[in-house]
Amino acid sequence: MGRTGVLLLNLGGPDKLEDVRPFLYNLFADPEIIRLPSPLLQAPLAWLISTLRAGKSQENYKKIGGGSPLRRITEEQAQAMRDRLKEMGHDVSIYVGMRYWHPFTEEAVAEIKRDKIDKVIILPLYPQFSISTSGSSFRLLEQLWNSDPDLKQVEYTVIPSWYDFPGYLQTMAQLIGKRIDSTEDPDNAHVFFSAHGVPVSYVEEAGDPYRDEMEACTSAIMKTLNRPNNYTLAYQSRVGPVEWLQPYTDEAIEDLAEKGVAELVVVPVSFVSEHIETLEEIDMEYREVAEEAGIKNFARVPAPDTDPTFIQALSDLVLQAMDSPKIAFGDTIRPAENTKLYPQEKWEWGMTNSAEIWNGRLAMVGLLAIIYEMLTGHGLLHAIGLLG
Ligand SMILES: C=CC1=C(C)c2cc3[nH]c(cc4nc(cc5[nH]c(cc1n2)c(C)c5CCC(=O)O)C(CCC(=O)O)=C4C)c(C)c3C=C
Ligand SMILES: [Fe+2]
Ligand SMILES: [Fe+2]
Repeated sequence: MGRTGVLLLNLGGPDKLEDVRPFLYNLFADPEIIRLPSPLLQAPLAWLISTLRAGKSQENYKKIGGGSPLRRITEEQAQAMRDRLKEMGHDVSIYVGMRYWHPFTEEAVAEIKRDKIDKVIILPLYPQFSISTSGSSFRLLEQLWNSDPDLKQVEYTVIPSWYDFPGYLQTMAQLIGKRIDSTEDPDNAHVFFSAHGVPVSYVEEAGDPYRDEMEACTSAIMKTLNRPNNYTLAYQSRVGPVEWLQPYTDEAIEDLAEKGVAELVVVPVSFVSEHIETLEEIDMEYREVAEEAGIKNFARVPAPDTDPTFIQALSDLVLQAMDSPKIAFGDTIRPAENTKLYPQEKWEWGMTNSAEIWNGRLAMVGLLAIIYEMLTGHGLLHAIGLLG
């Protein structure tokens, strides 16, 4: 009998303040996060945006203790699943692979090889699929599997998403129900789902099922909850100049306040751990928006973290996948316009200073070229069809 492993996928977050800039660089260097017409622009633009954004982002991480709790919580989830699966009679190894910070997906895969695992169940810790999250990790893994003869021997199957898995719906319903019971007027508390947004173009042009899965998920949670409360789904954490999924969380809160809603039960729904967008964005920024708009009670539902019902659900998902037909990376949703994932050098603090310097120079030259062309209306970028 061969050895089975479970690979948990997540985004990753900076452990300390000095990790913020390289973490942001790795994030923006991912073509699934920013889609550019040419791969040549990716690294310089990632350098530019991460450099411009690092200060503000660090301020936010300072407010939650100087780093992201994501690594700690994800490792606790892995440990809890290991224990639960063992109690259920399955001795499996569990690995954590983060997309943009330690422990990187590449590190997890190296451990899987070292431990001579024969079969891996790949479980993203995102209940709903998005090209920008699970999709990005699947494409990275596909690249690793295709380029390594040893890995090709390792069997795998992926769980693309699990937004409608009964154990997950039950976890959410229990957590929400408890919070509703803490309000003054439980039947009239408004259940407010705040999901992480994505640009509209992902859904409407690239075929990302994220919005559909999110709507189906919140509706199924409300059915499972089986209470008379009204609910709203809104999207938070917009970045950059393009249009993101609507309604935006801040505007939706203001609308509800205007309609006379007094108590909000706020549910983070796209992510299963506490992280900067729950601890800072919801608990601080949106709470202030709500108070200013006249909401009397802003009651936030905790993320599932290591809730026992939730750990049971994740363990059941793994067991179900073991007995189901294989799902390959290529069977999951791909962007319609087939962007290539190109080799992406991870930036680590103090490691690739030459990359930093070169990306910085390229960014400056690129920026000047773009400004020049916007002013004059012609030049190299127009000639090769990138602008105009
Ligand atoms: C399902 C969850 C998420 C989706 C979808 C998603 C898409 C997405 N994100 C960005 C840009 C940023 N995300 C950042 C942090 C961050 N994102 C998620 C989850 C989703 N992102 C999480 C859980 C976190 C926090 C990790 C942590 O440290 O705790 C950040 C950095 C933080 C900041 O500076 O605000 C950026 C930037 C884009 C552009 C995008 C879709 C295209
Ligand atoms: Fe994000
Ligand atoms: Fe944010």
